[in-house]
Amino acid sequence: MTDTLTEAERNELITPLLENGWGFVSGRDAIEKTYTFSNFIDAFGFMTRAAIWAEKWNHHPEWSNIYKTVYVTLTTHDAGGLSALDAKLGAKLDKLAGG
Ligand SMILES: C[C@H](O)[C@H](O)[C@H]1CNC2=NC(N)=NC(=O)C2=N1
Repeated sequence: MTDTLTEAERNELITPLLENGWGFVSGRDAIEKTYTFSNFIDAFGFMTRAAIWAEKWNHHPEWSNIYKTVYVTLTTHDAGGLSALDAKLGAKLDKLAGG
């Protein structure tokens, strides 16, 4: 069973993401970020690369895509909130997006 992050772990693992454009989702223990790319192909290519990592780690984003924009929300459904997997995937998404 995946555990939700402690306060100390949030400071260590989530704060860097908050400093890189992520924000908390109101009413949920989750983080969100909007990525805007040059065009649809770049946006979808990002989603494709991210999907490979999500499947490898068995941890999947809640996301949607409109043209060149990708809206991402991360939370761990099995844990009912933010876990280390969300921090890990969030950092990976930033790297894949060139952030
Ligand atoms: C059985 C369970 O759905 C799987 O272990 C994985 C799939 N991907 C997942 N992704 C996310 N974000 N949270 C989960 O709890 C989760 N569980």
